[in-house]
Amino acid sequence: MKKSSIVIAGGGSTFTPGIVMMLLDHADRFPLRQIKFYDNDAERQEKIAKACEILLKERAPEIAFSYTTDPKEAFTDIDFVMAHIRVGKYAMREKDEKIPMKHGVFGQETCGPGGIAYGMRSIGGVIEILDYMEKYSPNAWMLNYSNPAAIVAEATRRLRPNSKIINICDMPVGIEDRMAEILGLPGGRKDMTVRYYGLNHFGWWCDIRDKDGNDLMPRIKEHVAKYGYIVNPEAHNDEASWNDTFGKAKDVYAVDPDTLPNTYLKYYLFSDYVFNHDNQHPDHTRANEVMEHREKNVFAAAKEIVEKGTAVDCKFQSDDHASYIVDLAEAIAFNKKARMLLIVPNDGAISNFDPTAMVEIPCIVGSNGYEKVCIGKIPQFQKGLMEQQVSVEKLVVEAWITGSYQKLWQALTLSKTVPSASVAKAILDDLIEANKDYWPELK
Ligand SMILES: NC(=O)c1ccc[n+]([C@@H]2O[C@H](COP(=O)([O-])OP(=O)(O)OC[C@H]3O[C@@H](n4cnc5c(N)ncnc54)[C@H](O)[C@@H]3O)[C@@H](O)[C@H]2O)c1
Ligand SMILES: O=P(O)(O)OC[C@H]1O[C@H](O[C@H]2[C@H](O)[C@@H](O)[C@@H](O)O[C@@H]2CO)[C@H](O)[C@@H](O)[C@@H]1O
Ligand SMILES: [Mn+2]
Repeated sequence: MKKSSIVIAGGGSTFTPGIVMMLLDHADRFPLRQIKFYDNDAERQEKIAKACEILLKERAPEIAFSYTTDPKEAFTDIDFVMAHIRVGKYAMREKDEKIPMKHGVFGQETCGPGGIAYGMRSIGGVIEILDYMEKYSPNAWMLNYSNPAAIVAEATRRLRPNSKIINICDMPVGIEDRMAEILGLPGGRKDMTVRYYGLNHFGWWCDIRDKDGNDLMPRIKEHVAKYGYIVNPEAHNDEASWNDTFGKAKDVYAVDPDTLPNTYLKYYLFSDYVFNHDNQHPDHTRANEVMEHREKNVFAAAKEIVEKGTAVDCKFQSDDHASYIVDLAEAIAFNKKARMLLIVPNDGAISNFDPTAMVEIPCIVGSNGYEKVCIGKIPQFQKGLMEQQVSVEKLVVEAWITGSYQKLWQALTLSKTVPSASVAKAILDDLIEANKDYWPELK
């Protein structure tokens, strides 16, 4: 069986150890000959890499492992780039989430003004990595899940339209895992065939069937109408903010009971609720929660492995949730014709929506890339929401490409999450100051 060579771009990511362990768990279907890490922060990456080096020596000594900040070293002899960078890291995510709140607008990682600020930082970083891949391993594929995926996807469509890059997201995967658990499907979400449409972090399921073609939507809707995507209402086994999000899907669903919503729609349909409720304390947002938990725990686990000199009984946890990344890489490597949600150019798949939009829809994936499942016409409600949101995303990319203050002000003004052009301008001026080391200069 062919063995692949991958580089994880963003080797210092809190997700890297979980993904490495998940890759080892799936080595039977996606065998590896080489894993490399690449990051532009040597110190951060080395903390994770030293621990993963020990883990790989113990559990998969046949896999060549290295880590570097040198692009030529990182991107040479590669079949896949798995990219999960966070330009500005959590310090900037915290600003993305806190600055809008000073102006009465919620702060969020990928939605609203926070997502726009994040997008203006991410575009350059992702394009740079894509160019490294094409320079040193021109036949490789880039599987990108660096956020905000919607803006990054639009930027790669505009700037690198012919590149071998596929943009992906794990939110639908996480929600489908919950749907399958609600239904008690023995094979989990892979027992479901879904029809889904939207933008990244802005979509709806419109049809879900089991392998025999039975409609599963009624049973899922019955649960969601009462509990949202909380599987077991008695057990609160999620972090507080995630529990809120999965529970709020109940109210998001009520707005259109013909479909089932992506949880991120709460930020657009209930932005007042979010501002007044969702861990939206001006001094403590989701970024702080993650720094206090995931980031702290992952780096503590890495430190412990290095100090002990072994990964036996370590606290790294395999992120099987991320196995959708292996599904994608395996489908390309072995021409599996697997069906999965990808963020791709619409080109008529949604027949009554902008053909140049980057839409999140089911695709069939094989060694030649992806083929889109035809969705056809979408309802007026979703069409209207998506036209506004995709225009925001397009204006952000236009602002980045042209260095236009005006276009970015328009993007913020157009966002459903911002009440007026004056609030948009106040937020923009604060974000420009906070991002002066990351954004292109705006005129
Ligand atoms: N698509 C999805 O559904 C999904 C799911 C989870 C996480 N993510 C994304 O994965 C990314 C990583 O998340 P995290 O919380 O682990 O972040 P993190 O800050 O822990 O790690 C990100 C790493 O990227 C590195 N980096 C930043 N800019 C870089 C550049 N220009 N070149 C190379 N490396 C660079 C940082 O130094 C850091 O080590 C984020 O973008 C996050 O939003 C996406
Ligand atoms: O606030 P964070 O950093 O914990 O999560 C933000 C990311 O949320 C989604 O990914 C989730 C996934 O959907 C959920 O089920 C769980 O497995 O954790 C993942 C990462 O936390 C979303 O898809 C990403 O784009 C966000 O970055
Ligand atoms: Mn996502």
